[in-house]
Amino acid sequence: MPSSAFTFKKSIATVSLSGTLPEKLEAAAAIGFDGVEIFENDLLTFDGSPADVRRIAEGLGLEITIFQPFRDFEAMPDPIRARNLDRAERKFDVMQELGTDLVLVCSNVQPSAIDDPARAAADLAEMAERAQRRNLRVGYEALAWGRHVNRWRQAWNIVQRADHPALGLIVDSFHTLALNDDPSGIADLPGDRIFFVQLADAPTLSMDVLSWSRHFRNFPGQGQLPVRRFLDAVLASGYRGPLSLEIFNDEFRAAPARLTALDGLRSLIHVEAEAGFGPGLPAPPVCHGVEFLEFAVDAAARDKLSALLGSLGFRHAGRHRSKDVDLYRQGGVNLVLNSEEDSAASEHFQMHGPSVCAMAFTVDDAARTIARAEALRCVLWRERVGDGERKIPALRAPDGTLIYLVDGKEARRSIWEDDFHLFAEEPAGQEAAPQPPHGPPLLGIDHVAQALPFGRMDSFVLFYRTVFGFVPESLWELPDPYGLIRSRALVSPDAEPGRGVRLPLNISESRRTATGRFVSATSGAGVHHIAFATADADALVTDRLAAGAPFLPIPANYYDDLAVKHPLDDATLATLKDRELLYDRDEQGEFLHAYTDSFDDRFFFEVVERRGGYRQFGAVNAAVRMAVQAQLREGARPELYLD
Ligand SMILES: O=C(O)c1ccc(O)c(O)c1
Ligand SMILES: [Mg+2]
Repeated sequence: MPSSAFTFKKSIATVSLSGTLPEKLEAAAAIGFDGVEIFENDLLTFDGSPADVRRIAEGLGLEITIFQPFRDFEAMPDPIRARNLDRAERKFDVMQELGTDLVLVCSNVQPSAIDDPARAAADLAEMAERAQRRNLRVGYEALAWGRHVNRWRQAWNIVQRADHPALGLIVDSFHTLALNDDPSGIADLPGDRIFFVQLADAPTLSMDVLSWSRHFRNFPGQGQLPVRRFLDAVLASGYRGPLSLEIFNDEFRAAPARLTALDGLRSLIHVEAEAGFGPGLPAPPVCHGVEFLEFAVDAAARDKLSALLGSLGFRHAGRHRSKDVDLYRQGGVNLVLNSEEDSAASEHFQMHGPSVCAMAFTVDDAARTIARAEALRCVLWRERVGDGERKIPALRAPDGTLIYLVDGKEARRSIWEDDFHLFAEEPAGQEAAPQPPHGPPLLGIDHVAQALPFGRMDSFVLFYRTVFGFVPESLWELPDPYGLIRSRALVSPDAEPGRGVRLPLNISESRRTATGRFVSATSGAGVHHIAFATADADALVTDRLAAGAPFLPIPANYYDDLAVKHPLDDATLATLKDRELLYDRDEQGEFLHAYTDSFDDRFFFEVVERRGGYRQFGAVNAAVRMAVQAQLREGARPELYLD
């Protein structure tokens, strides 16, 4: 954890947050930002003077780091040039009332702008001269869609040519990285000539850069731009001014300001630590796997769920020493059914019905992980425990789901032995019912898929990426019969079949899709399906179908298509079709899987077999699954439409 004592001032542009200007300031301060960029529109629509804004900010302990933007200033033909200088003087008045000394001038986008760096430099030098008389400064930023200036080096050349101490460069990661421009040369600039640094990430999208910037920016770590490379270059220059988040994003405009602000600060703390500055962060955990999942149930749901688990080969393996909590086990998979009254689980049950209320990851060092989570402003959780019972440290995911951290250094098994009466493998005594065969043992939990409310994907990506060091995979679009689902998986870096943590996250704008219905019907986010890893899907599904496991029937059309899509021999194809197994393959390997119908229309299970180095999730088959589940749910079997 290399870190320098220097901690950057952390700032956020008001355009990044929802609400009125005072609400934005209040949220930024409450979460712990040092400063804000006042975006001009937020001031124009505020029913109070700039001096009022200054007083509100001061009262909240917030510095106004910059006033922005000042547009279309430089290199205009003559009558406009004079008017622009007058305009600058009026905005200097505003800045002095606001109590900020820096204004952001973004490169001119007007068709009438003159393509002449010398004119641009002369105009900016004149503006800087006027600013200096009032102890103000001017920063010049290249917009990626500027008419003549759209790269940082062009802006820097103009700043150099103007050669005025009150004029400096502003760099914004988005504009540089969106054009795929090389930021490395920023390292060679004198750091004190960079007046301000704005950070933004974005998902990779193919669209015009203006629309991309105005609607799809997000916080560093939420997108796919190499913000780290940009920041390393900036910091190598010696720049030590504020790091400021400037995010134009339709979802952020609608989200609660404090949630957005918290994500922003988490992102900046992470970015700063990665760059080797600030107090530093404890290393992310090595996640060995999902040790258990806990379901919130009442007595009726417990009985129904335990029957379903029985059909999947799970046995009742233990009972908690002091609570209404039961352990179900199959091979390496532990599922806990919690029907204890007056507990966090029962609260969860009241809100969401039968559902997963906690996940437990096995990590190399739980205490270090908790310290990292705390430094990243996560909410920690401490459950009351009985005498002699193990206290498992936990934190809350952004939706409130508990994530327990089981320390792999301590004997993992002992969390079960300390807290549970464990039953022998086969119940003793004549009255014991003969156990059904379990089929091949499950290797572990392969992945846990979650449905998230629309607009919350970025928040969860940031959480898992920064706290756990999970790697976000590319975005998938899955067609549900009733709308589109977007899916992005976060995977622990060393995940292998039967090991590691994989968390596909799904969102849907439609309320009628599997994801949309889950979120609206169960009041919020949650675990939507759980996939168990097996080394032999064929044997497992064959065995479990005999025990009545409710695997989904797959349309014959699917297998006709499979036969032409992949080079499968007839015997393999016949096996897949007979067991109704879904199939995918890529250059790395193969994937065989089967889904159950959903439990209470809430969540469902999957069994997956990974062969070779296949790392995906069979997303190509999700549409089939969703269509079959929808048909079962609606009772809309084709027979109804055929006479
Ligand atoms: O989209 C814009 O106009 C705009 C304005 C100011 C900025 O700093 C910026 O990065 C973009
Ligand atoms: Mg900017």
